[in-house]
Amino acid sequence: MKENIIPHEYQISTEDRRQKNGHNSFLIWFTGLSGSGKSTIANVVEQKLFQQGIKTYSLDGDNIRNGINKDLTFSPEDRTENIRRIAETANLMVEAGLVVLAAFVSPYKKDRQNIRNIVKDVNFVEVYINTSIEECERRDVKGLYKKARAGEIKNMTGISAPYEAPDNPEIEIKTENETVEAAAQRIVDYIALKLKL
Ligand SMILES: Nc1ncnc2c1ncn2[C@@H]1O[C@H](COP(=O)(O)OS(=O)(=O)O)[C@@H](OP(=O)(O)O)[C@H]1O
Ligand SMILES: Nc1ncnc2c1ncn2[C@@H]1O[C@H](COP(=O)(O)OP(=O)(O)O)[C@@H](O)[C@H]1O
Repeated sequence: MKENIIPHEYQISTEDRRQKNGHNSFLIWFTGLSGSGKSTIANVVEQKLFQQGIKTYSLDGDNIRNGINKDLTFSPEDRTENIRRIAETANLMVEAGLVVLAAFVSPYKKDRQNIRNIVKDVNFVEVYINTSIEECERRDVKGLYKKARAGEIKNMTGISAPYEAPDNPEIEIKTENETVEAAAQRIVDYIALKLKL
């Protein structure tokens, strides 16, 4: 806690908000290489939860790196700051009673551990979208791998910057062996108990 910053005590607690919504709130964090399938799977999970009447919100590169984090690059230091700000933002949303889905490359173990610390272990579900770099490069959804191979993009994760795979993610999806629908359903099934008050 910073000196001379005294936290305000809210009259309406996170618990009150969860009760009102009729479900728990927590963060589902998707990590994996660019093109691994994070956004595709997260979108289907959110649709399924939304249809069940769960209050959700998604954070992804487009609404973050073009907005609050538009000052950040892909250097290791900026990626760390990117993830820290997203984690703090997600934490506010979890406190507001939402199930938050976040899809970011988040290549560093220490940064993902920091998210766990910020939102607290019990509110954190780490989903590792495990797709080989060869497959991501074959998909090359945004043409970034081609540019990276041509030397037009520096620090491309998986090519010229590291990706540190999680050791013990709550869920691991191997997209080369599992369909989008099956993966999304497995995640929804996993969190069913967690949603209950
Ligand atoms: N150098 C480099 N390395 C990795 N990714 C790159 C890079 N440059 C641009 N992009 C595009 O930016 C998206 C990743 O942004 P993130 O905020 O998720 O990255 S990080 O968590 O801070 O590492 C990532 O989006 P996704 O494909 O959705 O993962 C890429 O499209
Ligand atoms: N089993 C699968 N799971 C997720 N995506 C898949 C799968 N099989 C093929 N894909 C394709 O891979 C691409 C993944 O892109 P995207 O979801 O944008 O990845 P990311 O958000 O990780 O960058 C999409 O074009 C998607 O249709």
